[in-house]
Amino acid sequence: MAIIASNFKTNHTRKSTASFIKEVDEFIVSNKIESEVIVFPTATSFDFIKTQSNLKIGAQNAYPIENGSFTGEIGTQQLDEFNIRTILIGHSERRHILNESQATIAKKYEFYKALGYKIIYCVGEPLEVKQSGLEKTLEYVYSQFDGIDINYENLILAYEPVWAIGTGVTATNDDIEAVHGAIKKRINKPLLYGGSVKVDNVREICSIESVDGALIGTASWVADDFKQILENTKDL
Ligand SMILES: O=C(CO)COP(=O)(O)O
Repeated sequence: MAIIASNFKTNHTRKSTASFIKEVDEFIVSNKIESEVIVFPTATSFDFIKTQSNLKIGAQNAYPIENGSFTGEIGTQQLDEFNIRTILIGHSERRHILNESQATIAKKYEFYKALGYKIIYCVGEPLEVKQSGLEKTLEYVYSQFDGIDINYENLILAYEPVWAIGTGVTATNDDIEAVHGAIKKRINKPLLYGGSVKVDNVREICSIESVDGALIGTASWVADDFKQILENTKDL
């Protein structure tokens, strides 16, 4: 069964998130979707939403703390209120736009690992690294595992090449196979692909042997499109 995750990033309001989740939840039940479905809304949209399906809500980010003085951050006290036990760590936008270092990311990982959270851990290379070839790409990607316990039982990996995120440029199947195949040889964990996954290519991408699902941004923000994505991958 595929793992299909939607990363809302900085999109949707509490109200539109609630209606998205309700609609998708009902669709999963009525269409007997058995995939693992995770939605990462903004933290301001967390709410007491009861789902009937296996749809889970995750946090796009949180600080490695229960509570305290960390202006602008949330900790486990805020996640616990909504029973959120799933977190994205290492997303490229946090690495490259918000300047999170590998050391910071590793600290966050250790903290949430110790609490047993399901961690979707993201890696991926920028364009200039990709242009210097597969060997350099893998070297770069492996360096993003510094300080990360790859044997953690509740770990899902996501390979998201930076140049493919939000650009409309999806990695080719060959690119995906090369990187996924290499990562899979080293790390025996579910591995999602992310980067301009769309309604029309999600099935093909998720059919690649070393791809266990998709982490989707832009194409997942409209409920009808996300439902179509779930439909297109339901038997994988
Ligand atoms: O970053 C992503 C998911 O986490 C991918 O975003 P896009 O699907 O918009 O390229």
